Amino acid sequence: MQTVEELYQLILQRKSNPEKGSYTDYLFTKGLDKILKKVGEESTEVIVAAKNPSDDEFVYEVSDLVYHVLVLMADRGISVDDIKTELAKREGLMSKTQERREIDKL
Ligand SMILES: N=c1c2ncn([C@@H]3O[C@H](COP(=O)(O)OP(=O)(O)OP(=O)(O)O)[C@@H](O)[C@H]3O)c2ncn1[C@@H]1O[C@H](COP(=O)(O)O)[C@@H](O)[C@H]1O
Repeated sequence: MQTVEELYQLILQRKSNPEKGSYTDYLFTKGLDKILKKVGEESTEVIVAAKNPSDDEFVYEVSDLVYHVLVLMADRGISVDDIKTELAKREGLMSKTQERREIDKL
């Protein structure tokens, strides 16, 4: 099974070593506007799938979106670790917000 980080590393490999027939290579060759268009389309597909009862369809569309967002991150030079670091910062911030809400309730 491929983790998100492994997929990101594979995408980076495609960026540095273009491979014939690779869809990832096709996206990098087309450039940022094409990648952004795909992220937009896939986001819409996630929204549509979320309104339908099929979990399989929803999982499929979220996976498409995750892949295209990872390609966008690789294009911008942003790593999975950058996202983890940002999320870790929020952990502290969010618990402070929670604390404030609890105090406000008193
Ligand atoms: N996870 C994915 C993945 N998810 C979605 N897609 C591709 O995203 C495209 C989305 O489908 P669409 O119908 O919206 O787009 P399309 O009509 O094929 O293409 P466009 O002309 O719209 O760009 C499909 O071609 C899918 O194959 C992916 N392509 C690759 N990966 C991963 O990337 C790895 C490397 O793939 P290659 O770069 O192709 O070697 C693979 O092993 C996979 O793990």
